[in-house]
Amino acid sequence: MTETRQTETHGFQTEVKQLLHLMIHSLYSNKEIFLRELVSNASDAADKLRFKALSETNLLADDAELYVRVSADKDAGTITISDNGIGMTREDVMANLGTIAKSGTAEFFGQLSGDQAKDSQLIGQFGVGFYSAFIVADSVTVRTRVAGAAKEDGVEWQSRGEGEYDLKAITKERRGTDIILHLRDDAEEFLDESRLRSIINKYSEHLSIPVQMPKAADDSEEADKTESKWEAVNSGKALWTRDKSEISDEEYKDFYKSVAHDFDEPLLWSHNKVEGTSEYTSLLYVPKRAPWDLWNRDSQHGIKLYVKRVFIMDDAEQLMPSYLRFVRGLMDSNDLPLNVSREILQDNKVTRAMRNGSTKKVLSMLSKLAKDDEEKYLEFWKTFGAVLKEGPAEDSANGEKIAGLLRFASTHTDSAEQTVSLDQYLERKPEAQKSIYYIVADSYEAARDNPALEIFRKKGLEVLLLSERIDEWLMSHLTDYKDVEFQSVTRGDLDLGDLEDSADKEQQKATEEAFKEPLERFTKALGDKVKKVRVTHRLTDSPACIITDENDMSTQMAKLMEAAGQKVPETKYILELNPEHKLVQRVTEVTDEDKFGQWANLILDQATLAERGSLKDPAHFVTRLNKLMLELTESTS
Ligand SMILES: Nc1ncnc2c1ncn2[C@@H]1O[C@H](COP(=O)(O)OP(=O)(O)OP(=O)(O)O)[C@@H](O)[C@H]1O
Repeated sequence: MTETRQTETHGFQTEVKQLLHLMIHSLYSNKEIFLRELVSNASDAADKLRFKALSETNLLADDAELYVRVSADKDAGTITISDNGIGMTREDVMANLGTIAKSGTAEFFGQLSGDQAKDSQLIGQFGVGFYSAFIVADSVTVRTRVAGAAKEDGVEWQSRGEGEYDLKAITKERRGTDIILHLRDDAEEFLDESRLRSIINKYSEHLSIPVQMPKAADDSEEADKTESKWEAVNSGKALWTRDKSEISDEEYKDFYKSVAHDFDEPLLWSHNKVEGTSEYTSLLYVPKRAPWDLWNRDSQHGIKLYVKRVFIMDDAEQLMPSYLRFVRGLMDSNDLPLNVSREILQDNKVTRAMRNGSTKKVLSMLSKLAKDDEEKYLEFWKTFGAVLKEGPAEDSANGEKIAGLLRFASTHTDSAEQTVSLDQYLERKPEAQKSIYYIVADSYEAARDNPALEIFRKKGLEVLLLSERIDEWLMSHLTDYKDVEFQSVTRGDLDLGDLEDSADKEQQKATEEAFKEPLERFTKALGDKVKKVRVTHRLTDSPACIITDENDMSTQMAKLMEAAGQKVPETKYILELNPEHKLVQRVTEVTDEDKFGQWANLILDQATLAERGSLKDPAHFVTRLNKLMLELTESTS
């Protein structure tokens, strides 16, 4: 029947060639995934047609029972996966089966290390999709006809996966797509139908489209394949519509692997039927590993939207806030119209209710994990903590819940590992302590060694040590936790309140009084380089530190904005001096005002270096330092 016409040869996009090469060499121990990928594509194609046919009823024509069929031909050494779904036009075929259209593909290739084990994980996360056919096949033929097109408008794509593919127009009797795999010698195991059946069983049980295989032939050798009847391998009942108590952990895990295209099992999941003002079912998973493009702003949100069991769209970003973008799974609404579009979703009461409900669900699932299994929670935190930190800014309504999930490095544990929760902090803090103390710096070491921490260490007060890029942003949106305020140790006045006894306070007053004159000299020498010079209450071992005034922009925030190319108003710091420190005492003994000025500037620059990690005019600092060092060596020689 097939009428062949002229064949054209096209080259694959370079990335496709790379991906094919990598896949064949890295995924040979995980061969069976090709079937999961191709059956899931076929089922998606059927889902898409079902959706489109809602508005274009003639699309289904006389072929309304949607199916996916898988069969093997031992003699020919082929497996065929067919569907009567939406099909592809010639343009679709060229775009989908000749290029990789995912955003961030270049970054993905940049991450590959050449280590096969690691790379195979990455490829798994990237999503191998259609190209996985080449793990088992040395030649693949795709025959397709888009729904609604005439029989003569079919397309055949054929490739050996070696850099090019052939394209030709064909006549195809049935709508949809056939994928014919010519198996490699080392993949012949898949010609065994019982093997195929068990793999399909594992991955397609949840699909709402029936996946069919030829009925086992009866004993008569003559059983004619063309006459064979088909039978469904799966129940065709979508997993999430079943009762929780009937679904095994294994089924949940297998379902996850196929919706999330992940090789790994999920870390945890939650399956809920919500009834009441809005009715929907959600099945949400937290993966174990981060997707390769977690940090890509355009990366897909992993929530599929169904309406009354009909698949509507992938990547329904309205259903999950961005700080939970690592969550995978689906939501099935009973209230939305079947013809719902992304625009409708955007400002919709039903969507909002689903989003609020699912957000709460994910947060409480994480809180429960944190309570029940700390080790597993910390594993989650290591992978996704930095994303969750976007939460308080994006979702202030759930701010306290999110804050309860945060984990920090702290002076208490003295380790860069982020393991301390705010609840643990509050439990440990003395009654008289009125704030949660924290510091944000460029690195864990810079935070840990910042001189502003000295008094806290001396008094045994815990300080949270933050050093990720997002942290300043996070802290600017966290004002308090369980009614205890956050207080940066490098910002504003330090008032330890009841943590200081009256003797401490008197002593401070006396020191301030005695240091009045030197303070004035410092203030004069530094002029408008500083906002103010004052006696410190925070230092015990260092001579000086700089502090940001309460209402000024913090150093880290200024750096963040500078890095983003924004103009940042110049911040003047408050210089705090430690009159107990030998260096400060010696400098105040210098009577020559010019020399005193040199020293005062050096102390300011040093303190600025410790806090900011850089100076506006480093050359000037070096000249001054050299000059003073020279004088010192001259006086000692
Ligand atoms: N059986 C099919 N029928 C119709 N279109 C298909 C079929 N198989 C693949 N396609 C089209 O080819 C595209 C690419 O498929 P591929 O499996 O490589 O990626 P994907 O399914 O988009 O992504 P992923 O598999 O990572 O989720 C699909 O998005 C779909 O548009």
